[in-house]
Amino acid sequence: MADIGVGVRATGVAYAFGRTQVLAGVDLSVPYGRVTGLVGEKGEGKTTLLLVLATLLAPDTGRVEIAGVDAVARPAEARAALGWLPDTFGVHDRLTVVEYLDLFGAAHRLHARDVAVRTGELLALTGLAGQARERVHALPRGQRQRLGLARALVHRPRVLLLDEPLSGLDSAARAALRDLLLRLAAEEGTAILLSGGALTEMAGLADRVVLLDRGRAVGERPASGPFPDLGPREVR
Ligand SMILES: Nc1ncnc2c1ncn2[C@@H]1O[C@H](COP(=O)(O)OP(=O)(O)OP(=O)(O)O)[C@@H](O)[C@H]1O
Repeated sequence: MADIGVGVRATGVAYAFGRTQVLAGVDLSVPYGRVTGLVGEKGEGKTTLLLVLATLLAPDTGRVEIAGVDAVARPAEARAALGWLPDTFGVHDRLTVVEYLDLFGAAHRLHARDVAVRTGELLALTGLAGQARERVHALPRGQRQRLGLARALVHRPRVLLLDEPLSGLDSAARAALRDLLLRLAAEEGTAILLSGGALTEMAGLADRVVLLDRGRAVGERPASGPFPDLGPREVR
């Protein structure tokens, strides 16, 4: 049965690239109004899991629900409810920030008059109003990440999936992005899942942290406590 209490519910998700079994039965839930962190060593499959949740890879087995929609059976419907920020994304060099967001508004089939309104809202939300006429390729990385986030939010998704959004940012840019994500969760009730290589990235941001280890999600816990079931294993 569809679960409408959580934005994302993955059950028994498995995925292999050829003979490499990357995900081996992942169970995970991402509640609304909360920031959930996904951590794990390099190559543990964080990106692969996010791609499956974002409907960009179909799992070999298992179930994914996005906002109560069976994302494997009805990916287009699931996509309408989710925003996705990949670890790297192309920008259209010659566009300005405002043109870039207008383009994605149109791509999401917003009505022409709503595109400008939504772009204005997103510029205000992400603190990019001052950069509206700047060319996208010239933005520093922190502003570019906020633009990527604005793009992911164009259609007001209830679920937000972000792949290592904090990596490569300086501390001021990290703080700005953290604040933005916390506000989205608290004020809009968005279910947010973000990956990061290090547990320390999640401090002060994620309410809950899920560790991906050997193809499974283990040790789901509040961000401030230890992973009790891991024994002596070190988590960065
Ligand atoms: N297209 C692909 N073809 C074959 N193997 C792949 C492919 N993409 C990823 N892999 C392998 O799958 C495993 C998981 O990769 P993934 O990128 O999901 O890990 P990750 O936890 O996100 O790592 P990182 O922290 O480096 O981003 C790795 O062993 C990787 O080499």
